[in-house]
Amino acid sequence: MSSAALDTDCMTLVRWLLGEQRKHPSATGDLTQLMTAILAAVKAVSSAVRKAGIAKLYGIAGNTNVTGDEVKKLDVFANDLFVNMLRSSYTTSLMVSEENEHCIEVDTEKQGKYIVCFDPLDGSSNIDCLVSIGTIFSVYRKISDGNPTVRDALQPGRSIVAAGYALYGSATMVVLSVGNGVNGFMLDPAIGEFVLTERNIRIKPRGKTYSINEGYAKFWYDPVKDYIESKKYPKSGKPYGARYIGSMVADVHRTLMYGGIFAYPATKESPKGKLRLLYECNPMAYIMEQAGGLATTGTMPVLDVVPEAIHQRVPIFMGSREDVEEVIDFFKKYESS
Ligand SMILES: O=P(O)(O)OC[C@H]1O[C@](O)(COP(=O)(O)O)[C@@H](O)[C@@H]1O
Ligand SMILES: [Mg+2]
Ligand SMILES: [Mg+2]
Repeated sequence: MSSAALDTDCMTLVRWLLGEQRKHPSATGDLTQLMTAILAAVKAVSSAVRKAGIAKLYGIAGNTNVTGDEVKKLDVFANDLFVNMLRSSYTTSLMVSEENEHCIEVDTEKQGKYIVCFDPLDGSSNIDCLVSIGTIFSVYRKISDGNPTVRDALQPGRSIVAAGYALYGSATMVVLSVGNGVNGFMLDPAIGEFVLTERNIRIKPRGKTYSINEGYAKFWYDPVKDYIESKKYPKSGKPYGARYIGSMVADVHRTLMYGGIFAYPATKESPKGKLRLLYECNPMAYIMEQAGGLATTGTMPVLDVVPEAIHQRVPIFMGSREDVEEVIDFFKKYESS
């Protein structure tokens, strides 16, 4: 490779964050420090997902490796990494993880001003067949005085300070917002850095694709049934295409980049849907809104839902603004009839 192909002034994620920090004279640098912890965990997960060090990680999705040693499942491995990195970052007081029943409180002497909610590995059913998976996270400010309590974790998505996801796809990318738009940073494995490659991501106002698990159509409520029907058999124009990977991060990332709608609705079997508010729906809804899209439960913006429990589920429809508005109209039609 010629040296001309190497960028000697590349915008790494940390450099970008330092620039953002400078825009706020009162900023302490804690958020940058927190993100550094998250990025270290993302890099380690990315390496594990790509089965680097294959002998050590073989069997990582099971219980034993080739030598018969106990091997942690990949989602437990990822969880341990996120918990340990954040705990030792001196920026976080309390964590909520999909993998832990209760909030995780950081030792008093290591506590910082932030609360972090995360799904360390999302799309776990796709791990064993090498389909894309991801990590989702959101950061809040601690609101209570003294020791953190669960109340700090039960803030609506509107109070998010920063949120994003890592997609372990054909490449590893971190998509991040700190409240002024969305940027995408690709992991350059040659230098081990996340480099800004997608500046100011904006979602198209309307897409051509819907993304939903259609296998559950039997259990859908009428607004969802009618909406999907209208995409498949439009009165005019072309029908929408269908795409469903079954990994929220991958499905939402595609929706963000190409436009359209991703949905995990309530069904008669799961009246609250499947996806979790704190560490799946809220961070993704925040990214969507920051990119000019929308995210609704069908009847209200996801970010306005006031959480009651840390593992609470909500139905979700998110993506291009006009597509989501159409879904909301279908819900309104049934509400008023
Ligand atoms: O198989 P289903 O019911 O369509 O569910 C798919 C959804 O479940 C999830 O895998 C849930 O996340 P976990 O893998 O973290 O449990 C999402 O990534 C995905 O959108
Ligand atoms: Mg998940
Ligand atoms: Mg998970």
